[in-house]
Amino acid sequence: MPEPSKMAPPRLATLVTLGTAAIVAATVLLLLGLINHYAIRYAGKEAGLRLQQLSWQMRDSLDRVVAQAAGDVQQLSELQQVREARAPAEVRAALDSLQKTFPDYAWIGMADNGGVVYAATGGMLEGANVSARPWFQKGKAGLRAADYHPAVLLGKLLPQSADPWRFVDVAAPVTQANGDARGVLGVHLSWDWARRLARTLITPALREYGAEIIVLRDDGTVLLGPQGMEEQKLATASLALALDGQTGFLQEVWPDGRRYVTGYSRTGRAQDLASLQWVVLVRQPEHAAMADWHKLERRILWLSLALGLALAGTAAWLARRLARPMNALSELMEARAAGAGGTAAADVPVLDGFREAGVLSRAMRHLLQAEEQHLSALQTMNEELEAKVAARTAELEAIAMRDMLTGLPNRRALMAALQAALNRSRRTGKACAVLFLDLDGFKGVNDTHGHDEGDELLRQVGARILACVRKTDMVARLAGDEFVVLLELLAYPPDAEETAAKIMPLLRAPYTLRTTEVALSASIGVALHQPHDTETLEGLLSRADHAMYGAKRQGKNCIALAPPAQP
Ligand SMILES: Nc1nc2c(ncn2[C@@H]2O[C@H](COP(=O)(O)OP(=O)(O)OP(=O)(O)O)[C@@H](O)[C@H]2O)c(=O)[nH]1
Repeated sequence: MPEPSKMAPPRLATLVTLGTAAIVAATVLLLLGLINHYAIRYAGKEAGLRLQQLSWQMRDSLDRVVAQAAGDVQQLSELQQVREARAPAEVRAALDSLQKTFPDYAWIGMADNGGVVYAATGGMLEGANVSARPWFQKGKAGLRAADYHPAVLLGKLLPQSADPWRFVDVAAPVTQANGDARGVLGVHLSWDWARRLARTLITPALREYGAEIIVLRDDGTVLLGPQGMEEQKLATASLALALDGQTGFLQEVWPDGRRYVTGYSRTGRAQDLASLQWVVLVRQPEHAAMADWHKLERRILWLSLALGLALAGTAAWLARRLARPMNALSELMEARAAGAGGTAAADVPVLDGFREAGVLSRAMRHLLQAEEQHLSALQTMNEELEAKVAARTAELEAIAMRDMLTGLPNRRALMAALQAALNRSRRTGKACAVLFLDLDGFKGVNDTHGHDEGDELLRQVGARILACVRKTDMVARLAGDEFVVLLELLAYPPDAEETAAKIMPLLRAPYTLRTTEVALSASIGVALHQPHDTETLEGLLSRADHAMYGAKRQGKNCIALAPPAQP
């Protein structure tokens, strides 16, 4: 059954390259995961803190300016020339000099107790009744700040500007030396200063990244903010938190549907009536706030990829270099295993690239050398064994065909020769003959002189018969004291009987054995085979045998002729 086909295991270089690439990929993914988890969160927090910081700066600046205005109004209201207010020109001079120190004081004026403007910077609104204005109302009670509002009376008097005039007011009562109220001193602080502040805090870089400052009143009205947002109402989570007295930052969705990071804080103090309580929000689109970090993230990704490719490439190169000697060895071994031949121990290179390769190649060399020696020894042994087997086989075959005692061909050899003789007779048209010869009284020799002497006698009988036939004739020993002579190519058939007659006296001559001398005769049956006879070799042999028994019956020591073969 064929073996189920298995996928060849991958090469070392492939494994190292894939392994390194996988490790690098996993590292890059892990790195990006960590960046996302920590760095981006950190970046969000950083951006939030930055915006919160900005909202604090804006808050502090707003507070500082309102406080400064309050301080200025306080000082002004305590000036002698203001408290006594003997002439509007005197008061106006003091007001004008303060306005010069801070041009954002768009208007400074003093109204008498009835709310009629007594003196004002540039003489504006002097004589006008401002008793209904909130600053006047508040200022009567003490040092007060009045919230942002559009210009009502001054709008037309002040020079035209890009933005409509908006003010924040600070007012304080003016009291005469005797403690009587003299009126109210008020400052209209142009809202421009707040816009300038916002512009100063939002640097061009921050503006580019979409950072914006928004100042709101408690009811959510935007006092300062991007185009189109001012004086609109807004509701955000950051506003609610700031109104709750908290400060901080958060990521939230604004009414425009976009996500922003928003820093929030609140100006003023509830118990300080000379301060103003607003909410300061500083927002930045989330994607812009995180832009630098996303840029960094992409940079890390590309760098990691480049590093990964470089590492995988290096690993592949290194792995190929390390695996090269191993590949050379394994190819050699594969070629040898595939029976390509020609791979001898000497062909195995000694590799010195690195220690393990050297050890392996030397070990392989020794192994092949040992295997070669072993194979060579085995081959020699095999050849010797084959030679021995061949010799032994030849020897056995020759045993198989010879009589051990006399060295003459045995029955087997005779039968083979007889068949060949019959064939030859038919072919050549010449007769052949079988002389069947049995010693007379041989048993007596055995009995009298022993078996060894009997053997010796048999050997000498064989030799004597052999001596009186032609070289081409065959003398075989069948068994015991029976011998057969095969005569071939008889030109004259009676030659067979003559040969038998020639043998008879030779066999009768005394035999000198080892210990004694004996004499005996033989009885011979002669069977002639004519070329046209169809008898078998057994038939021929049997006729000779019967003839020999006939001679025995006739009294032994004689020759008997077998009748011709039956057709
Ligand atoms: N020494 C010796 N004796 C053998 C061998 N093979 C057979 N014999 C003996 O040869 C004798 C042959 O018997 P026979 O031919 O009946 O004896 P024989 O005395 O020759 O009788 P006739 O043929 O009737 O004269 C037997 O006693 C066998 O034991 C042999 O290899 N060596």
